Amino acid sequence: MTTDTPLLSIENLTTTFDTDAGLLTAVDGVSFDVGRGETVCIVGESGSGKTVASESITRLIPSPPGSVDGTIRFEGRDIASMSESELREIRGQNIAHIFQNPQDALNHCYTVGWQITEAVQVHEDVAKEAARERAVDLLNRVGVANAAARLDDYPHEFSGGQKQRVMIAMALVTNPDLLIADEPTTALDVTVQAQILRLLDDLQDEFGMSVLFVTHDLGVVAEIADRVVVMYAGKVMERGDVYEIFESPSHPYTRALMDCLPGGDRAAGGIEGTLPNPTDPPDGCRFAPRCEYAVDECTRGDQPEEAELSASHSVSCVYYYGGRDASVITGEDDDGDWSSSPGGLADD
Ligand SMILES: Nc1ncnc2c1ncn2[C@@H]1O[C@H](COP(=O)(O)OP(=O)(O)OP(=O)(O)O)[C@@H](O)[C@H]1O
Ligand code: NI
Repeated sequence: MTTDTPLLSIENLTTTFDTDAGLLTAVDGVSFDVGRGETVCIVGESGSGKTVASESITRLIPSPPGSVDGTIRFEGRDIASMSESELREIRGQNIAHIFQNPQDALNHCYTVGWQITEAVQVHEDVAKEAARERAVDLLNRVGVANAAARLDDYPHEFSGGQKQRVMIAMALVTNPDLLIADEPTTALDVTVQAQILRLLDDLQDEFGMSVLFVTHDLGVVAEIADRVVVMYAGKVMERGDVYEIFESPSHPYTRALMDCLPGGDRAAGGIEGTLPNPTDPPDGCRFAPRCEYAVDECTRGDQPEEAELSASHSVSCVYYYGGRDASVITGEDDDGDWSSSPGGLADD
């Protein structure tokens, strides 16, 4: 970590929705930074609040029913105090989003070339011909073959992977500082997924972008992350440098997610149990009701303060306080090899 201002700094982000069932807290006091040129992954099961957290940054959350609280600084400027037009500028130029389903973001009535050209012309004061040339360049850059010829094709004429490449090209139009990618490869088959991840990695080097990547898949995290934020039921369970997270996963939830990777103890079944009701979360650690190591203390008070395991690794778990023996969680041998530790509930 440097002392420079991070590109994006999020403190105590809390996003709620007014629902028929009561106030739903989707993201509850989450803090993290994204440095320049860095890839930060938010990982957690479905419903953890990953999408809501990432969409709260540029206020894509519909309000009402949504309400975003906390401090979000982009290049040191507080987004909450920005006017709608300043925010539009940030969204239009500095921060780009790509999503899981590119077909939702592409207009099926217009050719891909028209859509990219339009985006270029919104951003830059250039003539149609120059905008089309730039569209061809961008499509080439993201690996769409025969880019010039494909400009006149409609979205349905592209495969899923190609559509995601087109979306990435559109995101690159403004040369953004930060790309927020929400499960952009989840709908794709594994081979295409790997190609898209590699493409993002190359583009990041080339354009010097930061990436905030949302995924439920720790396998993807291992591929691309510099740093990891593990979320569960709106809270951060653990965060750290990617090597520390994989070498010494310290929260039982992180370890359970790792057991879900191919070859892990939970590879077939996933984690036992379900997320708590977000309108009525349990006291104590949100994961306690599903945690095989939970003790009484885990079910009282608030989510534990994050304990610092190193300057770049922290965990929200009572086992790291008050002289408790965390090796119960991390394995007696303490060799940092999660796969050899006592993993699943093992009673089945
Ligand atoms: N517009 C909304 N109104 C009410 N509740 C919402 C809204 N959007 C999200 N939520 C709730 O917020 C919680 C977090 O949802 P979110 O989509 O962020 O999860 P996620 O971690 O991205 O999951 P997934 O992996 O399935 O995409 C969920 O309980 C969800 O039902
Ligand atoms: Ni999501």
